Amino acid sequence: MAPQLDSFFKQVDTSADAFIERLRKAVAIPSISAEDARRPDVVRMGHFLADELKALGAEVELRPLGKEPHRPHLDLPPVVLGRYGNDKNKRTILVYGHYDVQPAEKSDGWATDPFTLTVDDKGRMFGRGSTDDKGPVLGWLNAIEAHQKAGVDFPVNLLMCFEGMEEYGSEGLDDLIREEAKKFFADADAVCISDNYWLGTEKPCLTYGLRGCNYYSVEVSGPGADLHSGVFGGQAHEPMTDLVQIMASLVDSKGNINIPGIKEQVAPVTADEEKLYDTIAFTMGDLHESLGSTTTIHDETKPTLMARWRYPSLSLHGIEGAFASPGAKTVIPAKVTGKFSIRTVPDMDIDTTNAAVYKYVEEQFAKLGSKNSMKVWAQHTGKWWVASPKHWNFSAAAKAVERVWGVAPDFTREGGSIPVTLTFEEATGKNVLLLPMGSSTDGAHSINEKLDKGNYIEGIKMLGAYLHYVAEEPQN
Ligand SMILES: C[C@H](N)C(=O)N[C@@H](Cc1c[nH]cn1)C(=O)O
Ligand SMILES: [Zn+2]
Ligand SMILES: [Zn+2]
Repeated sequence: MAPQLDSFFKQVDTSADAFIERLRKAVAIPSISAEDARRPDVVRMGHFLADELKALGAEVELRPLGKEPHRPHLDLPPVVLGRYGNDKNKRTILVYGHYDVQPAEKSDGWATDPFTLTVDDKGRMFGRGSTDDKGPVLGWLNAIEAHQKAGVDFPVNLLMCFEGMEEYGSEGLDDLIREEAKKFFADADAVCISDNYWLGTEKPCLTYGLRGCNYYSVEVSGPGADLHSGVFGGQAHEPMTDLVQIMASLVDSKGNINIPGIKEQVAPVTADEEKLYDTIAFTMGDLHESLGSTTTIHDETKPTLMARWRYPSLSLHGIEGAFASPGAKTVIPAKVTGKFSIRTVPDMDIDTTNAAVYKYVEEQFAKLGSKNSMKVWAQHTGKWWVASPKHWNFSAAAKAVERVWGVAPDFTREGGSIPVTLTFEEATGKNVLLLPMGSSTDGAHSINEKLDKGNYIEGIKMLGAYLHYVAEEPQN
């Protein structure tokens, strides 16, 4: 094992520039799943990945998913299904990642063009999707290539499932996973997802839990068109006025959710569970660094981590149709749609949560006595996931982390959501591991998203080493 891994590691270092170039090409494709006009770019990104995989000798299929629900004028981007190796004497690992990205405009406040990978003198590689999730997805391809170039036998069979709609709720993928569980994914012995981040900047972690996400829209409309506020102000019920009152009623400034029936669903914290939080390497300084400020609700790490992993949160995201440009336009918007989401935790139920939200929003609107119309609906929902880290899949990953980073990883949960994690677990019946590459300061979903060169290159080594340890681990 040791000499083989050493040759592989050496090759990763030798190929580092080529691997960064591969990431540069991927970042240059603005594969934003949430924007209709970018859909061809999302598809182009799927083809880019498929071509790269084929060039490495993988069997690849671009699986169409049909039309997008609620936006039937759009085809869903294809899922890239790949297989590398088909040796019955080897274990098979199914890896999942996503090739779509969050929206990004230079005018949002980026220091550099979001779709031009820009490496600074500290080795920070800025670009949309660098850490979420193009860097980690390419990590698997790079690991294959480094094995080939180093002449090291690939230790497992690799099944790959890369989707283009994760940032928009993984539309269409659940059905495909269930359909393929006993077909394309049938050989999988375990699943690995690299699509989250370390808690800080120094210590790697292995993740065994995620929050779910229910994403809502509230639309308030009244006037037939946008109006002049001087001519119509004080005479018409204004949709924005109604909407901001509804939105403000959802959550307070301390993060408390005001909707009855939400916190009542949360499983009580056990004494054993409480102790887990005491040993995690995490400081308020880590949080301040990744937050870019000290504006935290809690002053201590334990309630902070619990707020991230263990309790639901409600975030207000934006208002479609509102005046949002610089300047001072005296407009009364005719129709505005507020967007908010609730991150859900055990034992919250999607339907119960939706019913509680709809009831509360309708009551708040009724209280306003407005003649406007209001609609509230869930755009997408996804359940929370908590798994057991006591499995050879996690042991192999822990060894890989120790080998590459020289430190044992923390076992953590995560506040974000990867909707299909639970689907993979349920449909395949196999253990799912989250093995992050990036760190807490990467700014996923934010401006100036980056992946540190060190995390990328050592991360490729970690993914490859994980596959070697997988091959050696005894059955549980
Ligand atoms: C953790 C992962 N990299 C991620 O960013 N997931 C998104 C997925 C999402 C989008 N809508 C609902 N879930 C997230 O957590 O926001
Ligand atoms: Zn992601
Ligand atoms: Zn994301």
